[in-house]
Amino acid sequence: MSRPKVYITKPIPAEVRAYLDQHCDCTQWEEAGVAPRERLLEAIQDVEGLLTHGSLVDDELLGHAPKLRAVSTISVGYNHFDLDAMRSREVIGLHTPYVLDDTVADLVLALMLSASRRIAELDALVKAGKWQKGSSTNEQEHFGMDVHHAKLGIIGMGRIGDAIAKRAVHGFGMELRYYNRSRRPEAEERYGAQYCDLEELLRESDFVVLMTPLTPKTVHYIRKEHFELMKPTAFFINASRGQTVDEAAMIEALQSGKIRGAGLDVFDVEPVQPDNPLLKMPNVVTLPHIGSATAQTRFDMAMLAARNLVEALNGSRPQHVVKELQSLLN
Ligand SMILES: NC(=O)C1=CN([C@@H]2O[C@H](COP(=O)(O)OP(=O)(O)OC[C@H]3O[C@@H](n4cnc5c(N)ncnc54)[C@H](OP(=O)(O)O)[C@@H]3O)[C@@H](O)[C@H]2O)C=CC1
Ligand SMILES: O=CC(=O)O
Repeated sequence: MSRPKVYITKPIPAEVRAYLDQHCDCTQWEEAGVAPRERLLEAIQDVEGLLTHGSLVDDELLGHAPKLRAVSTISVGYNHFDLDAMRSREVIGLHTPYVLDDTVADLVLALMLSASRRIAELDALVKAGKWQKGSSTNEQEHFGMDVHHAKLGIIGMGRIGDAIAKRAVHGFGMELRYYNRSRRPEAEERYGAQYCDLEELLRESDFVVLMTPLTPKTVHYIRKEHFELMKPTAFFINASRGQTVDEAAMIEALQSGKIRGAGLDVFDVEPVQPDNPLLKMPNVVTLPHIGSATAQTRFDMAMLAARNLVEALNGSRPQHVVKELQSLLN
């Protein structure tokens, strides 16, 4: 039987490549970063499978790959899939849920701690030689806000939200509210979490964590009116996608003191533009989209994405098809 042709859009670990080579005829973008669009479109004319990370899979791309049957992304988020285009051309989309939950949750707690205890800001102060005698013990200038026993609100209580809840409630004794479109009774039982509407969550929480996927319904999900509901002492944490927030409204809320600070792993434009006002704010912690970025977790994600692709191409029933395209398996 002929082996399916696969294109890999970015360098992957040698062990993952070796696994793919056992099952497929692979070609790979060998340079740093991700294959640029033009080169990608040229490379996929013959392929049945695509292993990717963030490359836009839209009608134009699918038109360049008439034999394509499956696209597997090395990420849990798949907002770069045009689901209608994939459905109409019967191309299966696969992603990597679960393997990154703990790693991303660790980072969210780090953002909460870093913003509220001013870790990045005060690290910069110490390194700049500005730590003056007596200031840390006698003055309020280095005071932060407690995370332990504070009120946490999670918007998007899914797989990663659950891992955040576990840390926050069992580790830090936080009081938890959450908002989803559907209730999660098991989370309510496990964490004593209270389901509430978005407005109540925003009004009551000391930390608001946004963890929804980016979908047509969640573009600018958190806007001006939402920041206006939040406490002036609250911290806003976003590790979902930059476009789930109206970034201009968030900047205004931070500048005007409507909220106290923010911890951000994601931005409207990535890499974030050097003139973005967020980069000048000492009360905002900024990270370069590193939620899942540990060596082990990125390896596990790449291996899972490779296995997903092989399953989809060899005719067995793949486990991690994105939910909107599962009907293609019937
Ligand atoms: N910063 C980083 O590096 C990373 C970012 N991410 C981002 O995190 C996202 C979440 O991942 P994961 O937890 O695995 O996903 P899940 O699908 O498990 O959870 C998402 C949750 O969001 C809720 N949700 C979806 N749409 C809405 C809506 N319109 N309003 C309110 N709630 C909504 C869902 O509940 P319901 O359907 O009931 O509303 C669900 O509970 C990813 O899609 C990705 O964008 C993920 C990994 C790393
Ligand atoms: O942002 C990362 C992801 O896995 O989604």
